[in-house]
Amino acid sequence: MQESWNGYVNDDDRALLKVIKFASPTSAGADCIDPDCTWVEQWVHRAGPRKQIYFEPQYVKAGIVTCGGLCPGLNDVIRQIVLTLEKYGVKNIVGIQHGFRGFFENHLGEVLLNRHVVQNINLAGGSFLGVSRGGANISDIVDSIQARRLDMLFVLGGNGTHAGANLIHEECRKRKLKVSIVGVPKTIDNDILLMDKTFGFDTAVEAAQRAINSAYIEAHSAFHGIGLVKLMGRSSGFITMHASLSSGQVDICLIPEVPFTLDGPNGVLRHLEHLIETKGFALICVAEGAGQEHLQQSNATDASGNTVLSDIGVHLQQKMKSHFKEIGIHSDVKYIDPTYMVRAVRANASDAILCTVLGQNAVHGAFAGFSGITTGICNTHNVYLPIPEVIKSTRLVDPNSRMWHRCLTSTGQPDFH
Ligand SMILES: Nc1ncnc2c1ncn2[C@@H]1O[C@H](COP(=O)(O)OP(=O)(O)OP(=O)(O)O)[C@@H](O)[C@H]1O
Ligand SMILES: O=P(O)(O)OC[C@H]1O[C@](O)(CO)[C@@H](O)[C@@H]1O
Ligand SMILES: [Mg+2]
Repeated sequence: MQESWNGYVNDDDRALLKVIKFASPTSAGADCIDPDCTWVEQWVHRAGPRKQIYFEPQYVKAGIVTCGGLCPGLNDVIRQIVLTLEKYGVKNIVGIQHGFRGFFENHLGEVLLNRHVVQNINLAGGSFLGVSRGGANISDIVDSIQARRLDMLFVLGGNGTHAGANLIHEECRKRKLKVSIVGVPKTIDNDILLMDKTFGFDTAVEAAQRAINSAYIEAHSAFHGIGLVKLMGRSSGFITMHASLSSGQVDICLIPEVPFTLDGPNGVLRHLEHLIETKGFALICVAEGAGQEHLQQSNATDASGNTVLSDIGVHLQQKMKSHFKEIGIHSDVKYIDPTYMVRAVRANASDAILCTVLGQNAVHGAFAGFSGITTGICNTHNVYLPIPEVIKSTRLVDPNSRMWHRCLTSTGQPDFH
């Protein structure tokens, strides 16, 4: 190799975690480490290939598993992990089917993966390996990792999956197994801490435009039309906020982080009356987790323990219809729920690039000897982060952030209090 080749990332390379020095905690969107907002430097490991690697590629067996819900780009990440592992010289690569369940549901065999098998999988949405919720018995999973003789496990999933991955990592350490557990954050909701964005998010925002545009056309063409679109986001309103900003046509954007009243002089319904009076139609975009306080809670959970939400879209639709009927003003409400149409699509161009970078860096991280880490973009730089740091809480839209204020400027909506 030529002498001037500088392709390796130095083990001591670091990226700065926070790049804005906020003068005051009251500055818009201030994200301070100390209460008085003094400048604290926090450095994180730079992602990428190391000169010294901690596994002998020809003896490595690597596994890949995709957990939780679907997200555009899963197949792109799987593909890049396989291509990169092969580039290192790894020959034994397997896919675990249907999330953590694949470790112990006996009929779910390992899928042998190589360059040829994964060549075209990025052309379709979904997960080539299948996904699932629930079934994370850590001790059984680690037994299975031992029985399969895995040296590396790449775990693609959201907050819940990463909590599981970290427990797997800790259990492996306890058993003194030299297994590298590396996460790749997969969450269409963009709700993982410390990262600029997660893969699939951009695609979801783009896919949501079709629904918003249809709702706009329906509302605009109807007499006193009201278009309503419900988008994903259990606790975080990022998709709804960005989709509303991107569309530019949305009059009311409702997210879980910002409570709102429906009735009364400052409520959503009064503002809708105003919109119908002044422009003749209205467009609302609501996140699935918004306004849950207005609904009866069921206490039901899914297989992973996530709360099953009540349907804010249906509730809003009914409230709007009955409100306009009560006040004797004609309205024509059109409700669109594009939930799975937004999620079950292939990654767009920018997400495909992000997935490529993340998949490659996950493999570099494992060969660098890391475990219990995940990989993402911080301030446009690619880094490795300890899993516990990114799952301390769910990343939420800050109602004091510039982005939420920009969204309010764009919609022109008042404070619904
Ligand atoms: N706290 C936890 N500890 C260990 N395992 C967990 C935990 N929470 C969830 N899991 C497991 O992780 C897997 C995925 O969890 P979950 O269904 O919550 O999806 P997720 O990774 O959060 O992704 P999504 O963004 O789609 O919700 C499931 O198999 C679940 O059992
Ligand atoms: O119906 P499923 O597959 O459980 O997934 C729905 C959930 O997945 C998420 O997209 C998170 O991945 C949530 O926004 C949504 O509530
Ligand atoms: Mg989750």
